[in-house]
Amino acid sequence: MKIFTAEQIRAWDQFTISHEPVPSIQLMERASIAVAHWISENCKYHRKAVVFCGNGNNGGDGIAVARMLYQKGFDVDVFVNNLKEKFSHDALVNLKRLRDISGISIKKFSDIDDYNFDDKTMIVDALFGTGLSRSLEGEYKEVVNQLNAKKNIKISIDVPSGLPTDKIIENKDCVFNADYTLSFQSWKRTFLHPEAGEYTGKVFILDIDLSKEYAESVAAEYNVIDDHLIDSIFQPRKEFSHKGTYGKVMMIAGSYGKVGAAVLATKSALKTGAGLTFTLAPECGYEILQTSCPEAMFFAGGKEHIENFDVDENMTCGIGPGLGTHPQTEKSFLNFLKGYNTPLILDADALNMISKDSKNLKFIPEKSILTPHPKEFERLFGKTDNSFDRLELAREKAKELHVYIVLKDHHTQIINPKGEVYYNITGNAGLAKGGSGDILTGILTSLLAQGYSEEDTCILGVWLHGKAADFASEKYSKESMLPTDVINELGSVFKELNKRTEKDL
Ligand SMILES: NC(=O)C1=CN([C@@H]2O[C@H](COP(=O)(O)OP(=O)(O)OC[C@H]3O[C@@H](n4cnc5c(N)ncnc54)[C@H](OP(=O)(O)O)[C@@H]3O)[C@@H](O)[C@H]2O)[C@H](O)CC1
Ligand SMILES: [K+]
Repeated sequence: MKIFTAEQIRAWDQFTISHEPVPSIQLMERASIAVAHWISENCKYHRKAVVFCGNGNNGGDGIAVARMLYQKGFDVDVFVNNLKEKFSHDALVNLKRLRDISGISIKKFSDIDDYNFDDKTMIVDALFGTGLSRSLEGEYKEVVNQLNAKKNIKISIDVPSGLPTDKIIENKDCVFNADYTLSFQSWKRTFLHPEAGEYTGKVFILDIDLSKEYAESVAAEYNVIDDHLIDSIFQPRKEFSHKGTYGKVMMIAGSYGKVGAAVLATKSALKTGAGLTFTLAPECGYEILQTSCPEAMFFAGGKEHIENFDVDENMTCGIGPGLGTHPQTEKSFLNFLKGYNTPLILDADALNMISKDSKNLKFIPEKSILTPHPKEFERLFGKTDNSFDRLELAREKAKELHVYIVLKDHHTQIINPKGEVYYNITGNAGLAKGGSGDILTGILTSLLAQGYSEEDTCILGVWLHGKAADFASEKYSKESMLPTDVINELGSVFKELNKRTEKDL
């Protein structure tokens, strides 16, 4: 799914209005029906809605939603800033319709203090949407701060008011703090960055049937990985195939005290479906690996740390989990890197060793996949002020080095050598534990070995990792789920993917 800027969204709106064609007021009605439907389907306990409306079209949506919720049996009140202020044309049409309904009272912001926000009341925010042009000030700032202080459930229409759509938030002290954001048609970039995460709550994207022609024809540099993209990438296993069909994985991982990382990476490579899996690890890991991963074959690369990277070019190598940065490991790894020309998966200590000298970057084979977390990224490429700047630096570096960068984050970003970005939306905070990255390395190495392109490997691999984590958190909770549970859920994800490829009779 493409991510459009606020400006492109406005153009998308206009394109739909003129090409469908549909009057703009009808499009507002469509958007509002989607919101009112979502609320009435999901809010069973909260039967009273208090809707805060601005003067633009976001406010217009809010006013229309108020009418619809009232018609669905909710108690509804509407707050506007100033009835004498200029409303957008469509907001005004909806305001007139609302005035015909005697059961809804229209109040002023200054009435908030006397209003009864009982525990059955939900607060609906329709102050500003994609038209926000500056930080909130004055009465708007005050009302947002007053509402944020309430314990009631809070729902934002399209965008939490005060949050920009496609640039980093500058003024954090006046943004509506939503529990749920019901956004129209596509993701907004800010929702996917950690700086804004605390304002959106859970995001639901509502389909309001904006023009498909526009969405297909307009280029976007930023995308969200959705089921449609995953289904176009995933290849079910062929019946007449053998282990040679699914490639050879070489996990290069582990050192004394960190053999567990090699186990996790190896297990996930196996569980992702590689034909043959080998692990190059120090001898101290021999019994551990042979016992915990009997399906994999062991190569000794040293005693307590790897000091011999002797690898065949027909293997797909994933390097880094638990490797350590012993000088002998480093020397041998950098020598190997200088002489190896096939794409690699590089993670953790492999990245840390490369980052010791920026000259090492040029030894990374083209089309390799680098999987840094923010700290590793900083060591490799330098410090940035925020996650937006970090992503732009990653785009520059991916283009310059001709590599794929998997920037691990709450919504991991995949950057291809053209600088295009794919945000992942599977996964959860249960992955914020040691070992989660080792699993991702195993998954990616396995997919690349099986013949997926580098780009498809990144997209499918990151999505799989997050989806398995979502299944694990449902079973065990975000707190208790372990990386091992994530590996064990890979099977359930593949079952679901296979089911989606079956043709119905
Ligand atoms: N395609 C869709 O997704 C649809 C979206 N709809 C809804 O429309 C809004 C966008 O509506 P728009 O009127 O463009 O913008 P807003 O309602 O967000 O706000 C615009 C007005 O607010 C003023 N403004 C902006 N920032 C501030 C501020 N900090 N303080 C005070 N006033 C502010 C702005 O004034 P300017 O001075 O900037 O000109 C405007 O007057 C979208 O989010 C959806 O909810 C459609 O209903 C359906 C299709
Ligand atoms: K809003």
